[in-house]
Amino acid sequence: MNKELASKFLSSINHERDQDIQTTSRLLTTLSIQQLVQNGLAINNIHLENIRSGLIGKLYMELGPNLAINGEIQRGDIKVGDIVLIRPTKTKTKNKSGAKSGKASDDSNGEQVECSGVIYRMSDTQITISLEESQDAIATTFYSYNSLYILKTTNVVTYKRMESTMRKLSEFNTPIQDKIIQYLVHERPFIPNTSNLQKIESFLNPDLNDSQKIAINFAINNDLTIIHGPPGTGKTFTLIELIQQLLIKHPEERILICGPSNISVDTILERLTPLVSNNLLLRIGHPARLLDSNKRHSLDILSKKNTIVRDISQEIDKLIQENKKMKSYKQCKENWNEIKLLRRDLKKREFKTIKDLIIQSRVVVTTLHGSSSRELCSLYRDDPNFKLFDTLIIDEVSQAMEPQCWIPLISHQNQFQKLILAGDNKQLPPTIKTEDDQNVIHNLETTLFDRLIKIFPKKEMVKFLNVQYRMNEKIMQFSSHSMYNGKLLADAAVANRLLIDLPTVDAASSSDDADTKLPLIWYDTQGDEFQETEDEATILGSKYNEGEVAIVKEHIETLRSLNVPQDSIGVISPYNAQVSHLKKLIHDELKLADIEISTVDGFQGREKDVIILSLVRSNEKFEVGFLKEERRLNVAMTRPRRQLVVVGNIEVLQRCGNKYLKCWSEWCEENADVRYPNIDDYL
Ligand SMILES: Nc1ncnc2c1ncn2[C@@H]1O[C@H](COP(=O)(O)OP(=O)(O)OP(=O)(O)O)[C@@H](O)[C@H]1O
Repeated sequence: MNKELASKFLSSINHERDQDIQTTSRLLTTLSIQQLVQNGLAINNIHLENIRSGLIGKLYMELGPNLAINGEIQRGDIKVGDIVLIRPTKTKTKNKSGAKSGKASDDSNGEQVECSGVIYRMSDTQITISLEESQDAIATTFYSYNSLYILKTTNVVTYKRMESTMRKLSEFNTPIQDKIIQYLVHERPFIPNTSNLQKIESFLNPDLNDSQKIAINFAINNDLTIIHGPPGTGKTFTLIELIQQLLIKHPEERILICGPSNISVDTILERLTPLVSNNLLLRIGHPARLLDSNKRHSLDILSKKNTIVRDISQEIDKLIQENKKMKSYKQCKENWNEIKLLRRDLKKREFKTIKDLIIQSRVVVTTLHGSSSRELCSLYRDDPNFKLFDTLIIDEVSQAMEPQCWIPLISHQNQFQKLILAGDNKQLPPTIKTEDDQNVIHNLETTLFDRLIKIFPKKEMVKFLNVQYRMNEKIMQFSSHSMYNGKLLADAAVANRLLIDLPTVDAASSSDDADTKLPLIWYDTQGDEFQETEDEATILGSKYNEGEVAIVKEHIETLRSLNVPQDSIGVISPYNAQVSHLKKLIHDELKLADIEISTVDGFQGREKDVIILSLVRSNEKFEVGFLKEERRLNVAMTRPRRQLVVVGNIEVLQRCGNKYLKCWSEWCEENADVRYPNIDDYL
């Protein structure tokens, strides 16, 4: 089974990687720098301010805006953690033939001059990029260019890591030794443990509900657990208690916590920090990608506490600064040789420091990709049987492609006695770039959670959290009924909460406060006045709906007149173009900058008192595009605590042929306050 599984994923990953590279290179070759900037894929008009040394042979390149052109850096969609190319913008250089090269700056034999690195830190005035030290020679030449630009590119490293993991999986010979892997390749039946159970008598958190306690007790007593946490049911809340109980039960216990994204694991680490002795916590991963509050747990910061390591780093920085001023090639060469010797010494000392920090820790937190990092796996190089971990916890498992989940299992094979998965397979699936091969899409969208409940249909390892602490009951009902077999309950503290209960919403002050007493409102835009529009400006042909933008604006103004705070309001649309139009009106024109506006993905795991959901699709063909993705809509409609406002064409949803959308719109006609806006009142 392992061989079939591995080959299925290898072919799918290769296809996905090729799609990703093709899409990115098509954009980078067909669009001008200005168009790439417009679409958030590039940052232009910047220059090199400084280069300094970082952790384990990293260099940090600091870039600032060309003040002659603009005072601030236009960040676009580029964010911390992205892989980018740094290139000089157009400059008149002489190539070999002596002709002026009109292209972006080339080196003497016409090659594009560029470096690649990871965005380490970003602000409106400075970008710090982490480079491999091998790029220092090229990086220092950028001082001589007065303008640079950066391009967002594909992160091929993640594909390589999944591929090598799948290759190792295919090389396993049966019978497989690792009992957790035996479950995953269906070579071991799952039998819940019923003998000499360790029942937890006293929970540390007095607020845990029965379903959370059952999940924790089961995970303590079994080697495979899936904690199924629908929106707001306390998945993270439950994991925090479980981790503490594991550390109490077995003082020598060592836990590896992984997730598909840095934010998924940083959330857990943040909530663990006040509860677990901090010298037991270690965050592995690119310092660039960590929440500031977690940087103190990171190797980068902890290893710098070693004074010798810090002194050597400072010596290297001083030599790099001196190198900039040197004129003679001989001096430069001697200077770089001294830097190389110091770096070799630095690396040796850093690895020793890092090894000590890893061995001292009890809870190591990293992304799924980060779990195969050089720092962690170097401990097996000296001793293949080194006992590093006992338990693996994978959070947000339904947002990860299954090959990603295999990375810690293969990198640390024969280590884990226990595997705990936490997630919700009814929320957003992993993002797949492939569009032309349904088999590949199916293989990569089927998560480890989905596959395990298929190979173990009794689902005895699945523990369902059934009480949610976020939504007014009315808001929760359709999601519970359509996605969770009606099993969700609203905790008494939230079941009836409304906007009018917010301290700032002073009911007395407004004559018509109906809008703050309603949990569910639908503006039905049926008829042909509120038509959608194709957006040519964005490359991937997104869509927007100006009539809906106007309705969103008017509802926001009503809420604001009733003293609903800006930061209590969130606006979601599945379409990027609609998000851009909404931001332009609400942020730029109305100056309501504290109202969060984003796509569904941007709100994953988040919540607001009121969410306004703009569906956009309104056309004669009743086409709904990717609104059909019910897990995406399930996330969108379960973000609000007190009020859900939907702006959309009910007729399109009822006639598009999609059962879920038809059910939802019919249910809302029965249960929501439905309004029929007149276009003349808005445009
Ligand atoms: N047993 C409980 N008693 C009181 N509040 C709880 C309980 N469990 C969870 N909560 C609260 O519910 C909210 C959601 O909890 P948490 O963030 O752990 O859920 P989640 O499943 O990770 O959320 P999502 O899946 O929507 O991202 C938090 O404010 C948390 O404090």
